[in-house]
Amino acid sequence: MSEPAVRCTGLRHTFGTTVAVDGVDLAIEPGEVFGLLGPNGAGKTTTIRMITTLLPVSADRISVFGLDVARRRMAVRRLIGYVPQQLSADGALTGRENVSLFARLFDVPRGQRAAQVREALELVGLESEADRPAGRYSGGMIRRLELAQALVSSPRLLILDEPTIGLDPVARSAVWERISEIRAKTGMTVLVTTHYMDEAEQYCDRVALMHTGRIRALGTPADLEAGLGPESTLDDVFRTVTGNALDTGGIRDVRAARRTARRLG
Ligand SMILES: Nc1ncnc2c1ncn2[C@@H]1O[C@H](COP(=O)(O)OP(=O)(O)OP(=O)(O)O)[C@@H](O)[C@H]1O
Repeated sequence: MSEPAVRCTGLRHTFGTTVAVDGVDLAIEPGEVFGLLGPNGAGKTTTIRMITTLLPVSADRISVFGLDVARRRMAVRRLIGYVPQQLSADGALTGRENVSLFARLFDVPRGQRAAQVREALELVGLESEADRPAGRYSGGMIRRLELAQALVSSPRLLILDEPTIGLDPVARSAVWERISEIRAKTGMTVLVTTHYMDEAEQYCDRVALMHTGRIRALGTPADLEAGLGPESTLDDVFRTVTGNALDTGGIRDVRAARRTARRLG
């Protein structure tokens, strides 16, 4: 059998006395769209920051396509494309220049750069807007530009932290449709965090429901819902396994969404 794209074993992380991640075990199969779901503060970002090598991790806790993240940091980084929650596009540069910058950062060979930049812009549907300054893009277009930045090095694993936060419903579905198309065209594995259960239900092959640093349920949305009973939604599953925890994200959710919305203009 092939190695999982990501395997976490007894993963844990503390910030002072706060236990952010508290014994996470999971395996993500190559080629799947895997959703890490939970309210603000559940531990999702901390988990992916460890997978992406941005936070320290002990040996034998995380592997990416069989490589141990603690021992093979640089090799793991070359396999990953990462779109963080904080926006990273430069409004003064055109879309194409923004993606070219990432191609240089990720050492895409000079002779292949122009073609890979064009291909990444095509994958996210921005080829006709590529030579306009990113500062004039809508919020949804900025998100798609950031996807192109992460795709330009042809990663095997694409990691997206709350890719649709702060976007309107039309822009949210446009971002998700691009993610589905990219997976279909490239066979890439996608790990995505979100607290929008309806989006995960529609677009993820499997989901892990996370709360207070732990995974409380894991499976396909359909299996998790069927386990609870007819007409159940992922929201219902989440409320059942956590005891109404979705409400705890409240004010921080709203603040985070507003902050992002302001940045997106
Ligand atoms: N740099 C930090 N210093 C101290 N505590 C932190 C830090 N980053 C996260 N935490 C705490 O760790 C816990 C998990 O946070 P984390 O950001 O991983 O959650 P999350 O599910 O990604 O939520 P969000 O969507 O708000 O980022 C929270 O209690 C949070 O306050």
